[in-house]
Amino acid sequence: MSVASDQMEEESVDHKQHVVNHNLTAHHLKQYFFPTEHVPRLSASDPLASQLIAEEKPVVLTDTNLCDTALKWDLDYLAQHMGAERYMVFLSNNHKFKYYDEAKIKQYKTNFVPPTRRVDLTFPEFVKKLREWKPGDERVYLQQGLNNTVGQAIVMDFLQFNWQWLNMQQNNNNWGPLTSNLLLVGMEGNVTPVHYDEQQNFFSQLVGYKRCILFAPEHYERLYPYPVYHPHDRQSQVDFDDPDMEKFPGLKLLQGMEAVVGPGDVLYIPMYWWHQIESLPHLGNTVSVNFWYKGGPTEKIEYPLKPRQKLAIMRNVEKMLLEALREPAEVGPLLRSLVLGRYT
Ligand SMILES: CCC[C@@H](CC(=O)O)C(=O)C(=O)O
Ligand SMILES: [Zn+2]
Repeated sequence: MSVASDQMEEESVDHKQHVVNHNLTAHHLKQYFFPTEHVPRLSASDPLASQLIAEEKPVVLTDTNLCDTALKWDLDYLAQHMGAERYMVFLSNNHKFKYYDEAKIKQYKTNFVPPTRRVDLTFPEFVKKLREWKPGDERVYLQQGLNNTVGQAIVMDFLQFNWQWLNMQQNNNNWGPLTSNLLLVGMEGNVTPVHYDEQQNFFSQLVGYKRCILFAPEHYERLYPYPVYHPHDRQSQVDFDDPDMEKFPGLKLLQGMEAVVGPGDVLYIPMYWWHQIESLPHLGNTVSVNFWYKGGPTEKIEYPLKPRQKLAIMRNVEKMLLEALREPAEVGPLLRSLVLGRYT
């Protein structure tokens, strides 16, 4: 290799090393229109880490050893051991993979054009598509719940996750049951746009690097979620790459937190917290596994209510009104009549 390309090689390694030092300096990461602070990176044994989880605040845990047996889950290993089953793969004409609820498309009268399409591929087919990708092709993102169709080696790796630590977290924080583990295998540059989930999430990064941007539930009024009955329920209507400040004036007040997670990191994404997750460009494909838990039962309701409890109330009001009115187009006008000149 010539000196120049050696130099390039050196720089690119430095560049990668520099970015992956979880250094969020702006010139490495796309600058958005909102300020962010760092999500704390702590040892799982740090009392502050336990406190943040108990307070439902985000934290990156650097030493849980949660999925050490899966740090080797690169494309070749997964292609070899994920069995011959077909897995859910989303295709997108751009870098965004915005989630939509297929079940809600039917009842949603207006014509809804899904932003991605779903195909079922064997893992080797997925890897081939990913490796043969060239600009202009559809991007791919495998998002598949880990179930008993995976190969024996994957089961063995899975069984050796740090379940003792997980079960302790689940019990200490009075969470509900573990509902699923989603295996996420993405191309560098893929983005899951900002949304919230109604579950607690330990997000385990195995291969490659993801930028995770989070906003507390109280930023609800600044992120303008779709109506609950919309297929994009729980997603923000705002396009972070082209924010419409006139239509969504609350964006000017938005402020978030962010972290770059790498192999071995576990990010706690509290239930109802907004998050956007990006596979960093130029740093290779990414593999993550998430651990979604139902929220725990609310023993005693304490006042003032938490923002996430008010979010749950707002969701219930929308559902109830739709149930009563039957017609989605009547929900807005009724709420306007209820509020304008009376509660404002
Ligand atoms: C379908 C779930 C995707 C994931 C984000 C990502 O890694 O792209 C996420 O949003 C979550 O784990 O909650
Ligand atoms: Zn999510």
